[in-house]
Amino acid sequence: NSSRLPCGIRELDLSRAHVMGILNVTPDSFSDGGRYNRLDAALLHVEQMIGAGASLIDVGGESTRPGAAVVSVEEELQRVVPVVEAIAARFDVVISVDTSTPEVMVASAAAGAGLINDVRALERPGALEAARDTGLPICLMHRQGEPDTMQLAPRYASVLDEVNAYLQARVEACEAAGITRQRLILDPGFGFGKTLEHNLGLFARLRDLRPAGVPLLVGVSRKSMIGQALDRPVDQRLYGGLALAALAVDAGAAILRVHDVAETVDVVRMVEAVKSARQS
Ligand SMILES: Nc1nc2[nH]c(SCCc3ccc(S(N)(=O)=O)cc3)nc2c(=O)[nH]1
Repeated sequence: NSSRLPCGIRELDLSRAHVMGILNVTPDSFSDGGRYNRLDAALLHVEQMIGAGASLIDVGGESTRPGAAVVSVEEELQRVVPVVEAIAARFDVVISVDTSTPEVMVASAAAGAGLINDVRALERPGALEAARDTGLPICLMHRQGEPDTMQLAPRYASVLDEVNAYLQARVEACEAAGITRQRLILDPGFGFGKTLEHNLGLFARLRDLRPAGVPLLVGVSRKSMIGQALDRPVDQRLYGGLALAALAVDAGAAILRVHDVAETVDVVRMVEAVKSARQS
C-alpha cells in the first residue's frame, strides 16, 4: 500500500512513526584511537540502538555541524563504507547514509545501505544521478549556506515559504532526473542556517511543511534550538528533545533522527497510541 517505503532489501511501514538512531563515524566522535576499536564501538552502539527500538541507523562520516571542517572523498569513504558493511552483515535494520558525496552514496548502497540522507538535497555535481541509480529512497533536507558559515547570519523573508519552495524545487529536480516522488522524504533541516526564531517558526508549522503524501524526517536531537530555548548545555537537552519528538509525531513526522533512542521510542509509541484513539 502507499504507506510502505522500499529501502533496498527492506521496507519501512510509514503508517507509523520511526526512530532513526545517530551513529557518528567522524574521528571527533570517538574517545579512543585505533580503527578496530572504532568499528567495535560503533557496532556495540548500533546493537544498543536496535535493541532500544531504532528502525533505522544513520551513518555519517562528515560532520555537518556549524563550523565543521571539509572532509575528502577518500576519507569519507574509509569512515563510512566499512561500517555500513559491518552493520549490514550483522543486523536487520535500515541503514541510512548521511552523505552529500556521490561516490559515498554508490559505495554505501553496494555495501547494504537502504536510504540516502543528504543534507545538501542532491545539489552536488553527480549526486542526483548517483542517488537515482542506487534505487534507494532519498531524504532531501533544506539548509541555508554551508556548515562553516550557515549560523553566522541566517536570514529569511519567510522561513516557511522559503523552505517549502526549496524542498518543492528539489522534488521537481529529482522527478525530472527520474527519481519518483514515492522514493522521497523531506526535511526542514533544523539548525542548518536558522536562528532560534526560524527553527521554532518552522517547527510550529510542521504540518504545512510538505506536499501531501511525502513523508517528513525531523532532526532536532540535542540541537541549539533546545539549548537556546531552555538555556541548557548539549548534554542536558534530552527532555526538550523528547518534547519536540512528541510534537513532531503528533504533527505527522514519519522519522525522528535522534541520539537517545530508547527514550524517544517510548514517546513515539505513546503519541501513536493517542493518535490512533483519535481515529476510533
Ligand atoms: N536529514 C537530516 N540529517 C541530519 N544530519 C544532521 S547532523 C547535525 C549537524 C548539526 C548539529 C548541530 C546543529 S545546531 N547549531 O542547531 O545545534 C546544527 C546541525 N542533522 C540532520 C537533520 O536535521 N536532518
